[in-house]
This record gives sequence, C-alpha cells and structure tokens, in this order.
Amino acid sequence: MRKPIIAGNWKMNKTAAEAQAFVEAVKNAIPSNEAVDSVIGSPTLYLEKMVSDREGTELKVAAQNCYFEDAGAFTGEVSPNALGDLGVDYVIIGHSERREYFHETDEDINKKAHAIFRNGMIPIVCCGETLEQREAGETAEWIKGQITNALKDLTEGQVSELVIAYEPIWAIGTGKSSSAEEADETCGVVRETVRELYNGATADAVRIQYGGSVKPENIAEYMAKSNIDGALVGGASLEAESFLKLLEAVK
Ligand SMILES: O=C[C@H](O)COP(=O)(O)O
Repeated sequence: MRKPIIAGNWKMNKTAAEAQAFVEAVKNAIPSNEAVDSVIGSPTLYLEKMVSDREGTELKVAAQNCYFEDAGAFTGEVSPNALGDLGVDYVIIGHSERREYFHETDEDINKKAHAIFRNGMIPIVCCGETLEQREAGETAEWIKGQITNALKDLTEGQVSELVIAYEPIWAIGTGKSSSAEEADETCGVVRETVRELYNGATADAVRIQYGGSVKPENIAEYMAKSNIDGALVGGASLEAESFLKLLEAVK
C-alpha cells in the first residue's frame, strides 16, 4: 500500500510574511504522517524559515529546484548540499515551467536526481506532454522517454523512494484538468516504464502524483484511481484553507 503524498507548489508566489502566516495557519491541522505526506514547495528564500517554523509538525518542505553540483563557481544557483543541510525533505525537478523557461533538459534532471539523493533528500520528478503531443497520440512514448532519461543510473532503492509527478502541460494553471481516467492511464504508463526499467517491486513502490488544476472539489476523483498516489498542486495550495481541504480529502 503506497502512502498518499500531496505536495503544494507555490511557484514564485508569497512574501516571507505570507509564507510564515500559512505555516502558522496549517501547522496544527496537518494529518498524521502515517496517513499522508503533506508537503509545501516553497520559494528558495523561505526554505530555512519554513523548516524551522514547521518543527514539531507533520509538514514537510520541498525546494522547487536545485543545481546538480554540490558547490563551486555557479553564480546564482542553489546547492543541493545546502538544501539537505537546512533540513529540506524534497526537491521538485523537471517541472514543465523549468523545462520551458529555463531550458532544463532530461540530462540536467537526471543529474539533479542523483545530487538530491546524494544529499539525503527525495526528488519529485515531473513529466508531462503538450496538448499537441496528446492530440498526435504521442503521450505514452514521450512520457516513457522522459522517465527513462530522468531515472538513468538510479538504483532500485532510490526509485522505490522517489516521487514522479505526471502533469499534462495543457492542464497546468488553466483550470482544464485531465479527466481522472486519462490521468490514471498516463500514470499507468509511468508505472509500466518503471517496471520495464527495474522490476515489479520497484514499480509497485514508486509513488506517482497527478498535477494540473487539482483542487479540493476534484481531488477525490484522482485519488480513487489505482495508479495515482497523490497530487502536485499549484494554485489550490496557496491558501491554507484550500491546502488543508486537499489533505482532508485523502487522509
Ligand atoms: O506544480 C504544480 C502544477 O504545475 C499544477 O499547477 P495548478 O494546480 O495551478 O494547475
């Protein structure tokens, strides 16, 4: 039985005061870690404060990106070693916004996945197709390629631990969510790819999230599907009340 994981991705939103107020508002209402992993992906600036503010609660903290080298002359980059040292739990990598606007490649994402494990954190690896690819019937092949490249040279143990977020690009921030059936089918492609690359036990262990216009009103439909173990949520994770409703729906 895979434990559900709900991760909010704040993207480039909130001030320090707003981030602090959010943690204050949710911290006593986060469900037990035994029922669900509750994660907030905060802008880098607030990670240290988030980690200290959530102390003694079940809230986990994710970074939204990191570099693949631990240290060195990489001006402006975020060290995975520093993130691990701060006590960050997860790092989101390969989000379609990073692939599109910051030219992140499959190879970068794979190097980042290794760096994140090396520093004691867990990657949330994103994948997803464009509307054109879906309409051309290329979704399965595209997703298979993204996953194969992202997981290169990771061990069975690492893949069993990581999280894969399937986010159709056309459903992100558009209000146009994928149907639960379509989402489950493509999450099934992700799981099948892990089975082919590794084995049945690893495919059964890896947790797969759906992301794209998930909200309290529709999360139950996704969570009812056999290949969907959680959600990566943008807009509906920004307000404490809405985030708590998402957790409530799955615990
Ligand atoms: O990382 C989250 C996704 O990009 C989904 O964003 P959204 O829930 O605002 O559609």
